[in-house]
Amino acid sequence: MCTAVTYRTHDHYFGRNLDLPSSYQETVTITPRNFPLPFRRAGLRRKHYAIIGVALVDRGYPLYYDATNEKGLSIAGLNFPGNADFKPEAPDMDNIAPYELIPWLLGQCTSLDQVKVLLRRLNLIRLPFSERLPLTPLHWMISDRDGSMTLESVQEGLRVYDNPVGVLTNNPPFDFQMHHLTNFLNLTRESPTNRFSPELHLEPYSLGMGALGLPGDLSSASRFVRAAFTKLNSVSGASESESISQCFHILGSVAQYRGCARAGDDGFEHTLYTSCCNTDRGLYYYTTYENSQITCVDLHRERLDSDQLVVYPMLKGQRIYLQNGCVPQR
Ligand SMILES: C[C@H](CCC(=O)NCCS(=O)(=O)O)[C@H]1CC[C@H]2[C@@H]3[C@H](O)C[C@@H]4C[C@H](O)CC[C@]4(C)[C@H]3C[C@H](O)[C@]12C
Repeated sequence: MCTAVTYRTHDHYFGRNLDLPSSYQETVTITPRNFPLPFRRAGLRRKHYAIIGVALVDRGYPLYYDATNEKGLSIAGLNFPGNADFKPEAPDMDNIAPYELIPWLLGQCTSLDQVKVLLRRLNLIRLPFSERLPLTPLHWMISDRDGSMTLESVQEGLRVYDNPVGVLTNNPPFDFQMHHLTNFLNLTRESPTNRFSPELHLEPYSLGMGALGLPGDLSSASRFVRAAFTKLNSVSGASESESISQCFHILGSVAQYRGCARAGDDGFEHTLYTSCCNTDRGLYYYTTYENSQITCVDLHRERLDSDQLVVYPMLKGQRIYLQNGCVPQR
């Protein structure tokens, strides 16, 4: 399970939870402008925008899970099993493998308008990265500072949706998720008043009762509703610290704790990392399952005209501030 969200205060933020039973050894990866990006059916791109995000680097190629470019355009890939359908190659189309989509769009677009133009010729093809890393079923949220869209390649073809909520989870398809919100249109951040019956004296006994009925389970349909409610009702100051705190809290409302959702024989789904990127300033913040301290990597501190990938291992061990010099026991 996974969730992606956008958040906006003074700056714009794009974040995600990566939920899996175990890691692929992903890293915070910067692809500078002159790193040659080969596309299997669309040639070699020698110059492109610089990109920061989380990727598995395999055979020298950045396999991004989510990323933002130096212009603030962002994309996250989320599981979409049973619905994602990638196609055979087609003439007169841009034939792009799913693992190439993030660098292909972020390398050349600055906004959703530019993405929309490229999507008219896009054909996501059934081409795996390697035998060890086969095709995986994904759909994507793509955002700039003014909006978001959802991209799904399904049996009927490529579906491009405006995403006015700025949230994406997993199954079912996005049009269902949007319609499903209608079931919750009575939820409110305010204290509810009695509409049950004028014949009864009913009063709220607790704050938060306006959101009674907000689904608390871990399914992707429920996480979509919960993340949407939390995000759309979010209040925070506009400073960097207040903004990223709120963005991490929104994602915290749909985080997965190890043990609550079994993933077959692989173990239990849990949030391996949570990220929140300030897309205006290229600051990629993250926490991991065991390290609740926020770590930040700054795109603009790297040599962006270089041709070498820059890779930072994610800091995974818990970091505790020892306020009075205490020594935690093992
Ligand atoms: C599984 C990940 C998404 C997490 C998620 O949505 N979980 C939900 C599970 S469920 O539906 O609710 O069951 C996705 C996001 C990005 C994906 C990775 C990226 O696409 C990059 C490469 C692409 C290669 O083809 C496969 C390995 C891979 C390294 C992918 C492995 C896996 O599919 C990742 C890590």
